[in-house]
Amino acid sequence: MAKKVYELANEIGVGALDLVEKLKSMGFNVRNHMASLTDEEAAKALAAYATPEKKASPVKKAVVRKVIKKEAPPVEEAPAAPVAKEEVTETPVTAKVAAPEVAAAPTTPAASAEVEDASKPKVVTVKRKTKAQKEDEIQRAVEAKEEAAAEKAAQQAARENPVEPTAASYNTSAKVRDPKKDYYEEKRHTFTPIFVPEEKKKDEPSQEKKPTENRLPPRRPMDESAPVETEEEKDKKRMGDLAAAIGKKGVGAGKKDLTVIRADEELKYASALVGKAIYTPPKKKKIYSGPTQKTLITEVKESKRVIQVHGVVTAENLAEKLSVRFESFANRVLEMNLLVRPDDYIGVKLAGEIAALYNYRVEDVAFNEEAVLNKKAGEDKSAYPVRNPIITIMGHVDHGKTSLLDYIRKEKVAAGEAGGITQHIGAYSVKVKDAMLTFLDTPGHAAFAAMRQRGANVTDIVVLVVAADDGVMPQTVESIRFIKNAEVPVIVAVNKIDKPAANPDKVKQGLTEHGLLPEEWGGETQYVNVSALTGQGIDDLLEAIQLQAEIMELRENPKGAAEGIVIESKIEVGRGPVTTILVQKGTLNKGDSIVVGETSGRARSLMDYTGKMLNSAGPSTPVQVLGLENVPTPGDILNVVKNEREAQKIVDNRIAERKALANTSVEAKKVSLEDFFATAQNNSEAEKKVLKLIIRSDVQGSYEAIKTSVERLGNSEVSVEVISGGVGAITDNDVNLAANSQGFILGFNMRPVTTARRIAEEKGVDIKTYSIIYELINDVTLALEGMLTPERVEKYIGRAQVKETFSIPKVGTIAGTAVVDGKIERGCNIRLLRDGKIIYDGKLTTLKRFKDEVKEVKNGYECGMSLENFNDIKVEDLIEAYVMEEKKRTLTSDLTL
Ligand SMILES: Nc1nc2c(ncn2[C@@H]2O[C@H](COP(=O)(O)OP(=O)(O)OP(=O)(O)O)[C@@H](O)[C@H]2O)c(=O)[nH]1
Repeated sequence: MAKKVYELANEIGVGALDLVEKLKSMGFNVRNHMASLTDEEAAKALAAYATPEKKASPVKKAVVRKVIKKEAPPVEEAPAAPVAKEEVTETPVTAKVAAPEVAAAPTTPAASAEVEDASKPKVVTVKRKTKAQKEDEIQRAVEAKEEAAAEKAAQQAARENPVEPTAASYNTSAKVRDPKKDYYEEKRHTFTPIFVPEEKKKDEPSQEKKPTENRLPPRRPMDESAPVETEEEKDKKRMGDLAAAIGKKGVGAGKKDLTVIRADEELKYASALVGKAIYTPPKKKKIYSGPTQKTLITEVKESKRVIQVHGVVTAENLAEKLSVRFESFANRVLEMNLLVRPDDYIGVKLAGEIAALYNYRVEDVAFNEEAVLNKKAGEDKSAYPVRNPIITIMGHVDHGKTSLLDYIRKEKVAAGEAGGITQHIGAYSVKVKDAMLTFLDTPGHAAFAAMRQRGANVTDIVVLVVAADDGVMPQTVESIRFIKNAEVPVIVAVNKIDKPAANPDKVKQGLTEHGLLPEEWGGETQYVNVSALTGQGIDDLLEAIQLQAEIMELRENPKGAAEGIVIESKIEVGRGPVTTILVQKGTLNKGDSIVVGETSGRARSLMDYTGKMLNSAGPSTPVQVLGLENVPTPGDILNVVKNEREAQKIVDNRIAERKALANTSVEAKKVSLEDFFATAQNNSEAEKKVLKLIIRSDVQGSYEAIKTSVERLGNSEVSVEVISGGVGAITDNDVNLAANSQGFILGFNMRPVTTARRIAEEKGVDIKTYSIIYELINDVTLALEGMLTPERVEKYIGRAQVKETFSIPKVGTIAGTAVVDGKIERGCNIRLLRDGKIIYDGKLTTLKRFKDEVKEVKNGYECGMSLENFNDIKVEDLIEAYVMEEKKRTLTSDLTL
């Protein structure tokens, strides 16, 4: 009966596909496992499978090998092992491959079935062993045992008399082994490519060394006490470790350690094989331990014993330049009676003296500003064209300066210029006949004295305004002082002539006392009666000014680099620092690099008093300039320089010079008794109460004026210190500073930014803003007065006469009195007088009318009194009652402005 291939495969117990292949190889025409086989074909196939296969199944061989390895030496105990081994040696390659499969034998049912099947032929094979075969196997096992013993002995000998084993020697020993055991050698190389030879003992003679190309790296030091392992055991261990690392524990688990160890070992091994170091051990640093050399002191050449000083130098820098430590430097200069701190500035002269102590010369390499700015002194100006006169108006407060300036500006400037005035820039020009007059719009308040001083110095002519109804006042006198100092001609404008109370002669008389004798009285001073309200006499005043200017013949060179003076400066949002400059000589061009005081920049835009943009501004032209980095101070000088870099150089130099000046000169720090007394005196001032202020203003001039004014307030007990401020809004920093220093913030025409206001509320900082300078100063005055310790004044309140005395036990003497003047109050102070002499001065303890304690007893009434700790009261004594009152003090400093 025909059979399908797979049925037959089932019968035989082989895989259907394997059977298909087998049948194909036998010449049967089978396409797949579903192909039919005739009975004859099936019988042939069965017969083919019935013949026992010589090839051992992988499983069987693996099992057998295991048995051999474990049981080979005791021959009697494992007689079957050599038999199996012979079978294995017939197919060594298959066995090698099969071994790992067994090691990782799957435990699935199918796989275990396969193992079971494979074990069947093993049993059959063992049964078929002949006696001769068995004897042969036993013989081999004995040989193996002897060989193992010999190897062990050799290893032991090697340990005792160590001869470094090499790969070559290892290989040689392998060669003499039974070729049948090469299996194990190969196997070791397959799984453990690492070979770590034993370390050579130190006392080993060098001639015993093997050729380097075959020398293996020394073994790591071994624990002598540890049990000695055979080579085979070690191999096994290595294999086991590797297998554990790769297989059982999972590759990931031991991967890192394995890689590191192996890389290290392999490197050593490989370097031994190639004969040169692949692995280079880190080099040890060489430390010099020989005799130390003496330090050589190099002498600086005479030509190089020069230090360069830029005008001034700090003590620390000077010490550095002299190559000495500051401590030793400070000690050395003490010889000159100088006490210096590291940041003290030292001038070139003194630096030279100090340097001489060290045999050095000092060379001043200070920046020569004059040379850079190409300043020429003593110019002959007669050849230059005439320029506009600069006029400043001065006078006492409320005498009409602003009104006069306003009148001239509105009536004269607006009329003369198309478009009128769009911008107030602190200065403007007026056309009178053929000439132009430039007015400086300086404020009149005394607080602006500093500005006025500057005004007087830049001005050509001063108009002194005196109100006809008021006469000469303190600031009129102060203005005359400025005028005299500046040596400028003055024209007196007797204002408010329209007023019924106007008395121009009184003004003339008053001013004569100050040296301003009118022309009509034989003097040189022009007097013009004007009214800023009605405009009366204004033209006459302008003509008088023009006449004066003509006499003065003011000429200036319009060519060349401009020079000017700052009239006003402020910061405008979106425009930055805005500065009004009065060009005094030369021509200022748009785009010029300028340096103004301690700031610099480029004249980005020029604008005149009418708001018209200019490309250039000649002498006596007031012009508003944009483009400076910071706000300069009124009175600062503007100079045009080559480029911005040069401008910056000048600024740096000026700042350095100012700092040097600000630092009290070193000479002043000479250790002397005078200094000591001075310090002691200053210490008493430390008890002063200080009102700390931060002032913010819209204009630099106002800031300075306010600062000067408030700092003048105070007396020996209290004072004002402006700790910060300037032009601009009140910022967060100002508030924080005020909070940290218990200060107050005052804004003049300036308000706090939103965040600053919020912080001020949070921190409880007081911010006050003003638009009238008087109010600001009054408030500061009041604040200072509040800080003064109040005066305690005695106030007499009444008097009583003792009519009777009562001595009460445990209470003391009670005086029965009649109030004869004023009143007696509970708790008041009492002075007891007897025959005009003060017997007692103390406190009233009880005040009673009849039996009741009362608040006060008025004149004409009787009352009972007892005095604190005093009982010696007698009839006819006079009791004077008084209270101590605190009286608020006022500042005694000169507040006249
Ligand atoms: N009747 C009359 N009043 C005048 C005249 N000039 C000024 N006034 C008034 O006097 C007061 C003070 O004038 P201001 O121009 O503010 O005086 P000032 O000197 O500029 O004052 P400060 O700027 O505060 O120093 C104002 O009320 C003016 O209206 C004048 O010619 N006649």
